[in-house]
Amino acid sequence: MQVGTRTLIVNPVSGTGTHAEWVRRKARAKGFAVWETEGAEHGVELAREAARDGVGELAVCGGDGTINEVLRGLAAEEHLGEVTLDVVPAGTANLLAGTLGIRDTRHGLDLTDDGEVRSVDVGVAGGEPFLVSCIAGLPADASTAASGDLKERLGTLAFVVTGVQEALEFDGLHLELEARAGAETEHWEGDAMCVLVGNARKFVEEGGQADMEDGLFDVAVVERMPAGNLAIEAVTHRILGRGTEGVAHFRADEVDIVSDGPVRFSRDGELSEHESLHLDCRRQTLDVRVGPTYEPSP
Ligand SMILES: Nc1ncnc2c1ncn2[C@@H]1O[C@H](COP(=O)(O)OP(=O)(O)OP(=O)(O)O)[C@@H](O)[C@H]1O
Repeated sequence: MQVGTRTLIVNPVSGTGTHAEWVRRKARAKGFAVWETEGAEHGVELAREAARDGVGELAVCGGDGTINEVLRGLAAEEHLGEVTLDVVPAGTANLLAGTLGIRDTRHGLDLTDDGEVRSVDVGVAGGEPFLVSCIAGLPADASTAASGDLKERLGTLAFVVTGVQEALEFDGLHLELEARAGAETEHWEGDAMCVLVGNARKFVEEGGQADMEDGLFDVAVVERMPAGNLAIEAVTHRILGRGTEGVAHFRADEVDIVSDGPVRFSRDGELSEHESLHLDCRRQTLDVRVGPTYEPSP
């Protein structure tokens, strides 16, 4: 590998913010050019620059937010299919790294030399890419409010904790949803407490890791329910069973969501508002290095 084609983008303040110096040193020793983010959205700019330079291997050291910035930068330069992405986790929750079987910062750096390369699906929502999930409703709002400590213990679904009380106060979203898988189309319309579109995560059955190579999203819509309904309890404890009343579940390669007012979505933690949103799952679009415990079909 030529020096110069390997670049590492490091967020020095993600997670506990104690990794930067060590990572810089180790990565340089492995032949990486090391670039540091200086603030919000800088990861997008750095990734665009790396793409314009024709980067072949791009490592990202930070949390899911930093990875999402880099993903957006690569997508903006149409470079997603031209690069191998190395995830070097140094965030709070590190959801993507968990799915890819990458344990920690050191493990991520070690894998840059010999980790298996897999092609994974990239979700696109309103033209912007995501790898983990795109969610709206109660969890999207609450997960941004959850403390770092909660995120660490519970992952994205930190909304879990803010839980029942917030669910009771939440007015719900009036939604029309269309989920397509090949020639099949399913419709859902009603008042939802939340809509969860997972690429690397699934929200029903046991929850947890989803198949990231099947070209399909795992979609769950939780109906707005009267106060005290047990299903609120269920969703707040992320134990959505397949048969849970009030939960619609789809697998889809395309999803359209229309609402009668602006709805706030969280794409891998990145917030944006839409009255209508088109999502599609681009099958096996991005090459990433994975750890030995990665399971393609969990
Ligand atoms: N030099 C910097 N100074 C301040 N903020 C920065 C700097 N570089 C990047 N950021 C911001 O740091 C924030 C946190 O990044 P990130 O999401 O990667 O980590 P995290 O929140 O600790 O982890 P996770 O998303 O896995 O829970 C991002 O919003 C990013 O824009």
